[in-house]
Amino acid sequence: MEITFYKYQGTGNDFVVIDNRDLSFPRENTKLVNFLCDRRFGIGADGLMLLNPSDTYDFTMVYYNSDGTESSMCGNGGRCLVAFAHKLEIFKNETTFDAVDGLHYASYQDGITNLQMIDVDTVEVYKTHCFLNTGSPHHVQLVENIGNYNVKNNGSEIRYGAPYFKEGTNVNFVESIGEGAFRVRTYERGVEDETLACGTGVTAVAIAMFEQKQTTNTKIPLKVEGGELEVSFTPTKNGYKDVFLKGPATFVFKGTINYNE
Ligand SMILES: N[C@H](CCC[C@H](N)C(=O)O)C(=O)O
Repeated sequence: MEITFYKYQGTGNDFVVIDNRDLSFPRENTKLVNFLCDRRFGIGADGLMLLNPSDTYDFTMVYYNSDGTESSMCGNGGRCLVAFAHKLEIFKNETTFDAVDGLHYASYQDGITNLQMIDVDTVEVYKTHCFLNTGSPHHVQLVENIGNYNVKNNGSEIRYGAPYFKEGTNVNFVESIGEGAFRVRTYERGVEDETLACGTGVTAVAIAMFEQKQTTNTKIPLKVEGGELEVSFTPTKNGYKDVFLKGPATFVFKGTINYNE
């Protein structure tokens, strides 16, 4: 089977993207997705997105982690898929698409996608960390000297440990870098490693920092290993709405790859 794909990256979180408006991609084929994401035997990526058709909206987003399993919402993936839909001329400036966690509005201009995320109505605050869902589950923990922090070992321990166990969570380590800005490093579930950025992760960090009064800003710059992202939101009496994740989404290359089962 020959597959045509597009490679995208959003602040270093990278994806294989497939135009699947003809629904020809074998959606249940975990082995195929894992092969396509393999950095040695395949194309290499943190995840894979299908751009599927929609009867009502501009398109439907299907997201897989690099382990081949379909997963919850991917913020950087969503930003890249919007850039891809723009490249396919599916929309001009603004779009609305359907994803696993519901509808998303987004705007795209000059390589920057501004993606609306789901509202957040619950932030669990503990002594050591926060837990919240921004379309994917996120554990958020303040650390010191984040540049030397062992994200993979500590992240994996939390991801597989109590109370998350097999279903797991994504794990975000964060340090304040002054004036309401934060540096974030993330261990991603389903990649089972640190990624250079995590969109739903920085969204969770921004809201958790506001919730824990680490900042009073509602538009927060976040430094990630792969660049800079911005999260904005409106606090309400029962959570957070108008949540947006903004940053670069870049087309890297187009290609074809052969796959023999
Ligand atoms: N690994 C996440 C999904 C992708 C999240 C991340 N790539 C993002 O940009 O939000 C999970 O299984 O919950």
